[in-house]
Amino acid sequence: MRPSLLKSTAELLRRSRGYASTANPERKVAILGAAGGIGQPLSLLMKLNPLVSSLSLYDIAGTPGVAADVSHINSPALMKGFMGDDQLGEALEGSDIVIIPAGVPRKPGMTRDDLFNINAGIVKALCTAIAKHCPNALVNMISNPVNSTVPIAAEVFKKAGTYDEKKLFGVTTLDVVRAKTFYAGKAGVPVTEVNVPVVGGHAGITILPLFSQATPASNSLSQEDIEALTKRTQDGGTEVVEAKAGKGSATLSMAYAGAVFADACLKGLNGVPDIVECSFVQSTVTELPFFASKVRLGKNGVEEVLGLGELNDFEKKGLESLKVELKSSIEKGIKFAHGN
Ligand SMILES: NC(=O)c1ccc[n+]([C@@H]2O[C@H](COP(=O)([O-])OP(=O)(O)OC[C@H]3O[C@@H](n4cnc5c(N)ncnc54)[C@H](O)[C@@H]3O)[C@@H](O)[C@H]2O)c1
Ligand SMILES: O=C(O)C[C@H](O)C(=O)O
Repeated sequence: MRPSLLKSTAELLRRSRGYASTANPERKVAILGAAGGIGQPLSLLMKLNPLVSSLSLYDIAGTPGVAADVSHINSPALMKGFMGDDQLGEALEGSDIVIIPAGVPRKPGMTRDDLFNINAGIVKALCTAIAKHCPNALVNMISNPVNSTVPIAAEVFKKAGTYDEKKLFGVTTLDVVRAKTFYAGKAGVPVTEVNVPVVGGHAGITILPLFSQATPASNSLSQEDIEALTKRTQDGGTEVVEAKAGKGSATLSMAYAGAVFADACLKGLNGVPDIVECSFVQSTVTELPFFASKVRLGKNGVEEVLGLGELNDFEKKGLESLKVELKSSIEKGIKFAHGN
């Protein structure tokens, strides 16, 4: 093939995948908690994303080093590190997307809710700053417990008068990443071709993978296999926490999942059609005010919250069981936001 033809074919391919180099607007992404276990690899992955033109790394310490390190990579995104309260405003100013992996991770024996006392305050302070400095940004919440930190963020934004339910996301992509990997392994299908919706929330039984809707469908899996896959997906975080034996929770797979979700948000903002990911958002899919399900992403964030589709009896039972815990975690977040 002639070099000129090769070049235009490559450009066409890039465009068809939503990475057109010339047509895309400037996009600023800020990562809060960028020097942490998730923050560092996530910074690396966002620096590699061709849709990012400016990357702002914020943490209470260590960000200048991370920013200097990542800035040497050969990709267009301009990098800057910000450290401490005084620099938070500048870090956020003009952001299109703010990703929040700030806060403490679990140790063996802890639940995600055990992180509430520390992380709720961190998230509240960071969201107060977002409302002030970049009220129109999409906010991708990674900090646990997601089932409570997302409602906290919503209340902070409501109080500031900046809440837009289309722009607040609990990042549950890691549950989908795990469900895909576990399903592909068991069903013997290539993981790159697999899709599995995961609904509900992001803790224990509130994580509900819908393997009846997995594609490609598999008829080799027994009900026992499906129940084991469901349990493994629900306990995926704990599996990593125990394997790390006190050195934290998932960081690398979470950075991957966070980058996948942020990339989907960027494509949505840029007008790429049919971008659908699962996320924990304000919802009317059930009677709960927040719920994770498939969401179509667009130029303003959430374009459409998609329904659950048809559930089998096992999934229906799982859905009913998760509601009590999820409701209480949501209410805990709302109460905290009002009480402090
Ligand atoms: N949503 C998910 O699927 C998912 C997956 C994995 C981990 N997590 C959660 O992500 C969070 C971070 O995990 P980690 O392993 O990166 O932890 P970590 O301790 O390695 O890093 C957290 C970072 O947050 C920073 N930080 C603390 N207070 C801050 C503040 N006020 N402003 C800015 N930065 C602040 C710390 O300095 C640290 O660098 C935890 O709450 C963890 O439970 C969520
Ligand atoms: O399990 C954790 O505490 C971290 C995260 O929520 C995960 O699912 O890996």
